[in-house]
Amino acid sequence: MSETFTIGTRGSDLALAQAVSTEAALAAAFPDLQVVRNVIRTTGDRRTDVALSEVAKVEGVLDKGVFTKELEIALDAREIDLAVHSLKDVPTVLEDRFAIAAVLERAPIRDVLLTRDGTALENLPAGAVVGTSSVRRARQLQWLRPDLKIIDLRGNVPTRLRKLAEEGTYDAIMLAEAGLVRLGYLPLVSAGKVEPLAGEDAVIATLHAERLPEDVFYPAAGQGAIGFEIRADDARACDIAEMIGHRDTWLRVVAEREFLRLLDAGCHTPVGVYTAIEHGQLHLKARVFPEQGGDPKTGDLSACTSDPLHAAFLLFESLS
Ligand SMILES: NCc1[nH]cc(CCC(=O)O)c1CC(=O)O
Repeated sequence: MSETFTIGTRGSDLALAQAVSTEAALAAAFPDLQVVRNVIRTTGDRRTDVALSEVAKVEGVLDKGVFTKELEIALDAREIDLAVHSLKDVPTVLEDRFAIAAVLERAPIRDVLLTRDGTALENLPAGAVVGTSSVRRARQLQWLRPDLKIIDLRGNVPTRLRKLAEEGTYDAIMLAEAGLVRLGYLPLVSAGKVEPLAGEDAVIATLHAERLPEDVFYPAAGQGAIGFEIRADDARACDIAEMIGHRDTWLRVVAEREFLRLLDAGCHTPVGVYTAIEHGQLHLKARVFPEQGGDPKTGDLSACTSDPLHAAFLLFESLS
C-alpha cells in the first residue's frame, strides 16, 4: 500500500499525543502507508468560556458531541479517513454513516487527585475546594466526601494543572490518569500512592498525584481508550483500523458504552463504570447517580466475555 491515509485529530497536547500513538501503530502495521495528519478545531476547544455542561446547549450541538462534531464533518467531506478520539468523549450513539472501527490498547483507567502538597483524598480537610468539570467526578466526590466544595474547572490538561499550581482557587483537582501518562507527567505503571508529577514544566512538577483505585472512584465509560471513528461504508479504513485495534480493550469498551447507552446517559446522568477481563470472564461494576442527587444505584456482575452487549444488559437489569 503506498497511497495516503489521513487521520484527523484535535489540536490539544493530549489529542496530539493520541495522534502520535495512532501514527506509531499505523507505521508498525503498514510500513508503506503514507499517513497524513489533519488537525481540526472543535466546538469544545473553542468554548472554554462556559461550563462544559453548557457548551452543547449554547452551541446547539448534539449533547456530548462538542469534541467530536467537527471531526465528523471532516470525515463527511473526505478531508480525513479516520478520526482519533478520546473514546469517553464520543457519544454512545452515532449517526448511521459513522462507526467506531477499533480502539488502541487501553491506557490506565483511573482518576487522579492532584494537590500542591500531596494530601490524599481521605485527608483533605472539610471545606477543601476541588476543581472538576465532570458531573460524574463532582457527584461521586460529593457522595464520598459531602464536606468538600466542588467547583467548575475548564481548559486542557496543562492549563488545569497550572491553575492548581499557581492560583489559590483550588485545593485539589481531578483528572484522568491516562491523560497525565500520555503527556509524560506520570510514569505508565505505579501503585495508588501519592507521587510528584514530572515533565518539562517546573510549576507543574511541584504537584502531587494520587491514583484513585477504580473500586474507590469509578471511572467513566471508555476512559483511557483511544477510539477510531470512520465513515461506516469505508471498507479500507475499517480494514486499517481493525489491524491496529486491541481485542480485550474493544470488548471492555463495548460493554461500558452499551451500559451507558441503555441508561440513555447522553443526558447528564453521572455514571461511573469499569470492567476487567480475567479468565474469559468480563467483570463489570457501576455506580449510577440520580440526576437530582442522592445515593447511587450500583451493579456488580460477571458474564462471559464473548458477549459484551449482553453483559451490559445484565448489568443494567441488575442495578439496585
Ligand atoms: N473530557 C476530557 C478528556 N477526555 C479524555 C481525557 C483523558 C484521557 C482519557 O480518559 O482517555 C480527558 C481529560 C480528563 O478527563 O482528565
